[in-house]
Amino acid sequence: KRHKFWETQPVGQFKDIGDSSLPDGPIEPPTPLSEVKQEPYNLPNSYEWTTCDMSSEEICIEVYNLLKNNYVEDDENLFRFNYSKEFLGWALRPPGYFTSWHIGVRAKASKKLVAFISGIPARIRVRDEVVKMAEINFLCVHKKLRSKRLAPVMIKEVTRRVHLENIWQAAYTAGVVLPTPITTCQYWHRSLNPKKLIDVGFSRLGARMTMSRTIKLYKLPDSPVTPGFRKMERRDVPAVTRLLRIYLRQFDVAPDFDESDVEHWLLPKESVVDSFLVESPDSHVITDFCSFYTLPSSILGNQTYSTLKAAYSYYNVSTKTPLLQLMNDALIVAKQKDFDVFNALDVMENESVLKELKFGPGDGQLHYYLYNYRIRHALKPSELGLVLL
Ligand SMILES: COc1cccc(CC(=N)NC(=O)c2cccnc2OC2CCNCC2)c1
Repeated sequence: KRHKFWETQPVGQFKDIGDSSLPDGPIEPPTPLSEVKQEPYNLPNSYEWTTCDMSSEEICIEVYNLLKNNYVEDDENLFRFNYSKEFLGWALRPPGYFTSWHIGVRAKASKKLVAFISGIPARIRVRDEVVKMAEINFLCVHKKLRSKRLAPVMIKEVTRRVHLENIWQAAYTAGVVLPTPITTCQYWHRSLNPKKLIDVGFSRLGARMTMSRTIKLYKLPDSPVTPGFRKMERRDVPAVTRLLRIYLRQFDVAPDFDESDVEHWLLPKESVVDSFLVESPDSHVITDFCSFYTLPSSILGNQTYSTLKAAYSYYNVSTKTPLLQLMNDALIVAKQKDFDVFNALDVMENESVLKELKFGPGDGQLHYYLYNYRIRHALKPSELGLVLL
């Protein structure tokens, strides 16, 4: 398949697969900052760049509405991600963020926001190297402007602005195959509200299954079963950071979280991210951790329901409580919080518990990519310890 744009970029090329003369690591060396293009790339005439200050409620609403109406849909175009404003403000402003990496495109005449792309700084370990990267996300072009080749120029512009901050690598995911995935994950879903999921066409009634039998199949206890299972609090940040850093060491690619990262990414935030831990009742040692983020989807064209309330598995660590029981408690609290479905990728150790927790395989795949960093041998999903929003 021709990838006109990606064949010009420093990414693993399909033609290089298996060429073990190429070393792992950066594909191109950094450019001296004085040689980085100082001015923005050219857009088609009637469009202009805009930097989106996500601390402005008004700008947040513009980005929210662009994504709500034009961002990723499932393969059958039944659902579209509907990230909340609060979620976007959180996702785009972690410690050390750059407003200049929150890039919009406006129509000059109407000043309407018609496209967006974002980057945030992240320290990602690849095997035994911690690399400063940009995590690229929320690339969105208005439905009416598709195939105007806006995406390549937006990707070049965010790359240019990342280079200006002396960062030369990036990480991103996509539902489509591009040169060249470092791994390809399956996604899985666990029904929490099976009746609604069937009514909206997310799930189908199993063969030889009645609705009441299906509701019973997915029923969960009213509260978590693990003694000492509780919501994470700010005072837990040091202990959770230690637990998570040790746990993530086993994966080939994983975030290098410090306490300020954990405080931002994992402290519970209403309708954005939920996190829980297990504190041993007698020793008060924190032995386990689980978390999920809130990403609703708009239900396109259903008379009864407009929104699918979905939880997405985030980071989980089990050192004492079996992962199966820990994740089941996560399902229980997600059901308590009225989520309709709990989604997970087969990354980290998830694959080992998904089937037993009654997850069903989704109908798509999520591919992970690194920019300007070669990993000759693709990873298995179980070797990946990175979850992007
Ligand atoms: C249910 O509503 C949907 C609305 C749009 C797309 C999809 C299918 C899909 N593409 N799902 C995922 O990418 C996915 C499935 C399980 C876990 N994380 C996921 O994606 C995350 C991570 C990448 N950025 C989007 C959210 C589903």
